[in-house]
Amino acid sequence: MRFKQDFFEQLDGFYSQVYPQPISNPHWLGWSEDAAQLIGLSQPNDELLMQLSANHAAPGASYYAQVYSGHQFGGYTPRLGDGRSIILGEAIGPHDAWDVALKGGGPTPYSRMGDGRAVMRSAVREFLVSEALAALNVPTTRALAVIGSDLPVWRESQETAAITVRLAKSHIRFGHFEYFSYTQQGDKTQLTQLVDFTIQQHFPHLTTDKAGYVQWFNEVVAATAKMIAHWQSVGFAHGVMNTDNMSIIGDSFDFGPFSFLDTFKEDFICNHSDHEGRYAFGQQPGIGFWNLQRLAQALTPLIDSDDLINALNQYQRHLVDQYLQLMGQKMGLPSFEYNQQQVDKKHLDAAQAEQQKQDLALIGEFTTMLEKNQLDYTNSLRQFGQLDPTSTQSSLRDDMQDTVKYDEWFAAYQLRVGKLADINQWQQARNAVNPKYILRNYLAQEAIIAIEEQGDNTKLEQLYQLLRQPFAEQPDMQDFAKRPPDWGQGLIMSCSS
Ligand SMILES: Nc1ncnc2c1ncn2[C@@H]1O[C@H](COP(=O)(O)OP(=O)(O)OP(=O)(O)O)[C@@H](O)[C@H]1O
Ligand SMILES: [Mg+2]
Repeated sequence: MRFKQDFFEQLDGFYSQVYPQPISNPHWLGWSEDAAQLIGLSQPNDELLMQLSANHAAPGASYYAQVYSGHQFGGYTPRLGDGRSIILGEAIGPHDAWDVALKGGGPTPYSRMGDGRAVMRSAVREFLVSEALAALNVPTTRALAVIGSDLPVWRESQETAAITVRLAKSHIRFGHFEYFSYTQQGDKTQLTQLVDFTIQQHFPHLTTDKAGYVQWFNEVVAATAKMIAHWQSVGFAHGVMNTDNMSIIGDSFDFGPFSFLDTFKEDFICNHSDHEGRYAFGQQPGIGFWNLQRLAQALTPLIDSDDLINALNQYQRHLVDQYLQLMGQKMGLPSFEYNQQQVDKKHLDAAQAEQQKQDLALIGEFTTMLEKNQLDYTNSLRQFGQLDPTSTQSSLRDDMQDTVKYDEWFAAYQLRVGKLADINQWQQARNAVNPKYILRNYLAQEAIIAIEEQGDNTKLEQLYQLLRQPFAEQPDMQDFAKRPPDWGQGLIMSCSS
C-alpha cells in the first residue's frame, strides 16, 4: 500500500491521531480480490496481515479517527466520531485513492462507552455486503478483507473480535458538516475548510466559491437520491440511516443490521431496535430527504437558504428518474429514455411526466402483487425477465393466487411494451440487470455459524465468490438462489455489533 495523507495533512483539527490496538492470533477470514485491485494489491500476505491486524505498523500510515456528529433516529447527538474505525490514510490505486480504515481497530477518543471493537459476525456481514453491493453496481464503500482473531469481546455474551478493512473514497459524512457547523457557531472557518476539501477531493470539476458551493450541494442531493434509488431497486434495506452514516459522495456506508428483501414487503424493518419503523424499507426515500434537510441546515452559514431549498426540491425528481431508469431496465420497459441527459434536464415535458406517472404506477402495482402473494422480490424479477412478454402464460403467473389481477396488470404491461424485435435479446438484457444471487441474511448467517462453530471460512469464501457475479447463472450454485428456509425467513439482526 502506498499512502497519501491529504485529509491528515490538510484538515488538522478534524481528527485525533490514535494507534490501533492489535488483535491476537490474527487470520484472514475473507479477502476481496476485486477490492485489492482498487489499491494495487493482488494476493494477501503475512506482513499485510500483521499490518491490518495492527500488530505491525503500516509504512506511510498516519492512523487517525475523525470527529463528527449526527442525527440518530431523529435526535441530534452533538459529538460522535470514529469510535472504532481508525484510518491509515489514502491508499493510491491505479484509478482512485481509497481511505483504508480498520473497523474494529480499537478504542479512540470518540469511543464513549464502547470497546472500539467489532464482533466477527458483524465484520463478516460488512465485508460480504460491501462487495455484494459493488457487484450489483450499487454505489458503496468496499471491503478489502476481514480478519479474525481470538480476542474475546462482550456483547450479549462473549464473542470474538474481528476487523473489517474498509476502503472508502471518502469517510466524510453528513455528520461532519453538522459537527463543524454547530460546534463553531458564528465562525465559519472550519466548515468552509471542510466544504473546500470535499469539493477539491471529490468534486474537482467544481469551484470553491459561492456558485461552486451551490452546485456542489445540488450534486450531493443527486448522488444521495441515486444511491437510494439503487437500494429500492435491488430491495436493500440499510437499517440505520442516521446522518452520521450518510456519506457525502453518496456511497452506501456503515453496514449493521441491513437486509436484502426476501419476500417483498414495503414496511419491512431489518433493525431490531427500530421499533417505529423509521428506517423501514419503504421509508428510505423519505429518510434520505430528511437527512439532506439536516445537511442543508448545517450548510446555511455558507449557502443561501433559497439555493438550498431549490436543490432539495430536485431530490424527488432525481430519485424518481433514477428509480425508473433502474426498474425500467429490470422490467424491460422499452424505449426507456430516462437517460442521464433527461435526468439532468430541469423539467420534463407534459408527455414525459405523464409517462413517468404511468410507469411508476405499473411498477408499483407489480410490487404490490408480489407483496400480496408473498413472493420473493429478487427471484420474481429474475423470473419475470425470462418470460415471454408476448405470451400470457408464465411461471410467474402460476405463482399468483389472484391470476385475474395479474392478467389485468400484464395486459397493461404488454400495451406499454409493444412489439418486441427479439425475445432472446430481451431476456438476456433482463438477466444482465436482475440478479440471480443476493446476500440473503440466512446465507451470511450460515457462513458466520461455520466460522463460529468450526473455525471454517469455506462458506464465507464461497459466498464471496458467488456474489462477485450475481447476474451469472452459476449452475452449481442454484441452492443459493432459493428462498430462505423457514428459520431464515425475515431474519432480523440485533443492533449490537
Ligand atoms: N464497539 C464500539 N466501540 C466504540 N464506539 C462504537 C462502538 N460501536 C459503535 N461505536 C460508535 O457509535 C457511533 C454510532 O455507531 P454506528 O454503528 O453508526 O457506527 P459504526 O458501525 O461503529 O462505524 P461506521 O459508521 O464507521 O461504519 C459511532 O460513533 C461509532 O464509532
Ligand atoms: Mg456509523
